[in-house]
Amino acid sequence: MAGAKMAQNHARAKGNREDEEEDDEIGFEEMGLDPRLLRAISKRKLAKPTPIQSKAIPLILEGKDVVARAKTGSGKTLAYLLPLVHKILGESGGNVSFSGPRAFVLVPTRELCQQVHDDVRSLFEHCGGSFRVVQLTTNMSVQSMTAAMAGPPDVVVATPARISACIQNEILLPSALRDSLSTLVLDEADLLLSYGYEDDLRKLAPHIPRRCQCLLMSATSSEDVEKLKKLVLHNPVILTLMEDATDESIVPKSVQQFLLKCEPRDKLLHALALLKFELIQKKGLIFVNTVDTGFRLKLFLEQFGIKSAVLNAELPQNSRLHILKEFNVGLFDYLIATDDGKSSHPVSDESKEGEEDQGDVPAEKKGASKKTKRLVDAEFGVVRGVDFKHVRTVINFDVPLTPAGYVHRIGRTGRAGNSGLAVTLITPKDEEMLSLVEGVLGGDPEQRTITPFPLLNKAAVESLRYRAEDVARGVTKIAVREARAKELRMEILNSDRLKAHFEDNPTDLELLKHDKVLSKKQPSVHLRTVPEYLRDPSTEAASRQIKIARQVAGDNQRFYKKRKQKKGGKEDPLKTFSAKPKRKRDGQDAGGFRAKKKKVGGQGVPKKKHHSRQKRK
Ligand SMILES: Nc1ncnc2c1ncn2[C@@H]1O[C@H](COP(=O)(O)OP(=O)(O)OP(=O)(O)O)[C@@H](O)[C@H]1O
Repeated sequence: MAGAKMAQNHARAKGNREDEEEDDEIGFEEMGLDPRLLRAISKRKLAKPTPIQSKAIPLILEGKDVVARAKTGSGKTLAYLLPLVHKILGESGGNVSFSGPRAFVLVPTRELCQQVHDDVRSLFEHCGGSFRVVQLTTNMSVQSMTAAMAGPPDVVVATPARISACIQNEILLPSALRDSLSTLVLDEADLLLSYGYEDDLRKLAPHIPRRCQCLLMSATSSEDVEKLKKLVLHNPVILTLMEDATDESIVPKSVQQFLLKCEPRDKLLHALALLKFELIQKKGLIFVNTVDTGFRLKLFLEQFGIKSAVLNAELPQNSRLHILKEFNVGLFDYLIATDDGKSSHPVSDESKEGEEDQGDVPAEKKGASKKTKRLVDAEFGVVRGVDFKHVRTVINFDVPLTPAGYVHRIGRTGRAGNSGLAVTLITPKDEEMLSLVEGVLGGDPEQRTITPFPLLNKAAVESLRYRAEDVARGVTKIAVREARAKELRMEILNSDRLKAHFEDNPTDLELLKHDKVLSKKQPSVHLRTVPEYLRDPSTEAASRQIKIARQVAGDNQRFYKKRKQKKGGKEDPLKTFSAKPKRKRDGQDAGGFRAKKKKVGGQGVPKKKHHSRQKRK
């Protein structure tokens, strides 16, 4: 059971506690969690709780309503899932039967729905017993929803629209909710209203029993969060978790943020330079604001032998999930993504009714959604909450449309304390948004949070200009339109195949490759490599550092992890080296990189080592 530390933690459970000072750390074992869950935690090799988990889990176990705000990638999902599963395990002894689900987890997007569903299911699997977790998404007909809710399941992960559809279609009876529902989680709460779920949540609110524990998780605070708090929570404990007492930034400190200024016509050129000279670490997630830009970038890059996949709201759901899985296991290095169904394509509400299985949707609605169906899925969203694995770099090819969008985009890297890097391409018209973003990031007002990217200089960019402009001219609007239509046709054909295949082979990801070449014109061999005479020495040197850092991070991951733990610091060549045009000194690298500090970073190598390796080359 809980020890003294847990008692301390419980004692602190009273009242609001915004920006609290650093507490004693509390381990998973001291929280009073079910032993089966402790086994599941140890199987996942989670050594200790993250700060939000340390704070939130004991409070949730006490039965409190909790509003938790913590940075992206800080482990909020397990902060609510562990106590949720604990509670269900505890309620399940003897002959107790339930007429309705015991917990709802409401999320804004399908992608997140799938992720949370998989997470909670795997926790139950580790615990043994026969617990049922279902997900309800927009592509389900009334029949499929009825089948899913029969039983009833123990946990339902869904978008609010689906729950309200279940109530409306009497698949979920208010009496069953009153009797059974004991936990309601609103995950990514700052987004639920902006995704248009306010009505659905208002319809659900009167059916939530008074004794039901309500939890609200979010990465940013907003008026919407306040609204939701009032709608469903009772006298909640408010947790706002920053990394330390002086931390006012809303982005994890482990994410270094850079900008690259360029003219709009040079964005492709700059993206090419970053990737071709390997100045950033893989895997990379590249955000664009429209699907067309995504395909344009893909077609452009593939001419230089740089493969990528495009993830967007118009692809069928199975394809999207497959792309995410492939990217997560590392089958390709670059994923180009649009933000979400809403921001990249304004769509009507009808499109929420789904795109695939519309068995029970009335005919007129089918017609209405058919119009938008080919366009987008409004519940698509990979920026918010989706846990991309091992993304080292986020590139904002287009500046996001809102400051919150920026926070969520770059939050796809630097997760769970890992280091990450974000580079945003800034054109003159983006300066205003950049200031807005800087304004919400917090941190020291005297210092810019987003600084110029130090590793790419003008000479290196210019060395690629001729080739880049030549190729860009070939990526016409027609070529983009054709590639987009071709991809969509293929993915629609593949969608059913994928569904059937995954049911039989859940772990097989090699079936379809999503980073295949889409251009009609096959990439020229001579564009794959940058010839010696075009290479800029300082960029070459920077590129070598990044490669060495990658090798070191890959080869000696365990060593560096331990070392990082010991030092409590992050290691990164970008901290170590300045890419300012060099003054060549004897024995110094041609790139002239100077060490800023003696200590170097997580992905990097000590300066001395780095020089000796370079000399050997
Ligand atoms: N105690 C822990 N130790 C190490 N890793 C953890 C721990 N808890 C969670 N993680 C990992 O951290 C990553 C991020 O967790 P999670 O997705 O819950 O973050 P989040 O706070 O919900 O982020 P976002 O706001 O972007 O949704 C996941 O890969 C998760 O497995």
